[in-house]
Amino acid sequence: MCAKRPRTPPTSTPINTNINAVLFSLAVCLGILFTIAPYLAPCFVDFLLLPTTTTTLLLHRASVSVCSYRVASAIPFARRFCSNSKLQFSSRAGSRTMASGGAYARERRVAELAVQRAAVLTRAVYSSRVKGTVTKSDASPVTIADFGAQALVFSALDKSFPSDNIIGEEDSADLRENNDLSSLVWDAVSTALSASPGHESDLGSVTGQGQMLEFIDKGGHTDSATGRVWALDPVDGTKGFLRGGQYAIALALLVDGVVQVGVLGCPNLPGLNEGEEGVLLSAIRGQGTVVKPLSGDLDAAEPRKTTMNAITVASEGGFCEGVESGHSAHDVQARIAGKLGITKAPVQLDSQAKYASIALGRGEIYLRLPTKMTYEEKIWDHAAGSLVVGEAGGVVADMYGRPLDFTVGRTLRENKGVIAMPRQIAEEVKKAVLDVAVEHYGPPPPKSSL
Ligand SMILES: Nc1ncnc2c1ncn2[C@@H]1O[C@H](COP(=O)(O)O)[C@@H](O)[C@H]1OP(=O)(O)O
Ligand SMILES: [Mg+2]
Repeated sequence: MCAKRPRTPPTSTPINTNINAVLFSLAVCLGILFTIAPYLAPCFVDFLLLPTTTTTLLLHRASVSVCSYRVASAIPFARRFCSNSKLQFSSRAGSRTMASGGAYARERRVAELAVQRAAVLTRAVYSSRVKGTVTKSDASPVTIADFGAQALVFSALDKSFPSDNIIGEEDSADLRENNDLSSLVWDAVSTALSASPGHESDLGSVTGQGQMLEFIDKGGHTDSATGRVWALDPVDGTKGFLRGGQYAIALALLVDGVVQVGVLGCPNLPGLNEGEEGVLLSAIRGQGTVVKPLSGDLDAAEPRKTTMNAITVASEGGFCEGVESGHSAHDVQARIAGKLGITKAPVQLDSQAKYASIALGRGEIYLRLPTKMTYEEKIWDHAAGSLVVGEAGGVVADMYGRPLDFTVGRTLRENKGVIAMPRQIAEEVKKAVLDVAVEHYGPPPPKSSL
């Protein structure tokens, strides 16, 4: 697993940096002019009239110190001015990329392309008889598709954002012990690379089996709270993938523990047009959620804005839940649905395809109540999906109504359970869930003692 990596250098282009610098200087001058003007008057009086008297000396000193205070306060003024004008400055986490589409446009584009390329691989493995399934130490399955997709996405992150940190679900330990499996993964990676040429300047390539293993191991970062950190689930819902159900490729960028970009590729969800399969959803904080077909030229595809169904009472809606009864408590979810007056049968879907579905308005509520209180949800299972729903007009919280806390490492240990719903019914749903959760699991544990 990789060690902590250096802080991210600015990723903006030199042109943007220069424009920012000029505008910033202008704003500083403006700030100085407006804020010190009233204080210059005493200095003039002082100079013209009685330069030697004690009174004017005091006046003079006061003017000078007020002026220096005002000059200092002109800097934050300029920062605020520029940030209101959507200009970016280096933050604690390194600067955001500005492209024609706004902040994080480059991150979103690279993430979309990387997820699309990974989907070429997962689709090939999905329809192949050989999946190379092995069971991990936590008894969950992993396949050629999980390893291969992780290698492809990490090669893209390494190429485009080499200083960013990465948290990924998989590592290469099983492959290093099993050369046959490793060769199968390499076959899948090299086939996917030949099947999806182009964009090498953004996505890079994987030159051999050794480099593939190195890429797979780039996801061992543990600090989710500091700087720029990508979180990837290369095949979310591996059980669904193996069963022929839904799965998702989920990639998110966290900056100082806040999800800023989320991309979900869902190869098995119905597409946007008749007969099409697969959707690619992406969200940037503050900019909404958009959807494109998962296949085809992403740069040419017109992003379609998507919003959740804005129902005003929960009983008008339906809810979705996972297929696996070991991953969420179907009985508790049914109780909550009953309490909300929901009469529709639950829609069961594997993976973050549930977040995608409700963000597309193909359902309203997502309930994920724990089967055991000791389970800690993983950040790669929720980072991308929660932003995609949040930016489509939804609210995501835990079963006690607390916002998801992505700052505490590779898991969401400060949260229990996950719920998502349209903003309009958030309070109603949160209350019903809280009532049932307290009854069933007990009161919310205090923070940091979970
Ligand atoms: N006991 C559990 N409770 C909640 N989620 C779980 C549990 N065990 C595994 N998972 C995770 O559920 C996710 C799939 O969600 P869903 O059931 O909604 O499709 C997987 O990422 C899986 O993680 P993992 O990949 O580590 O097994
Ligand atoms: Mg997962």
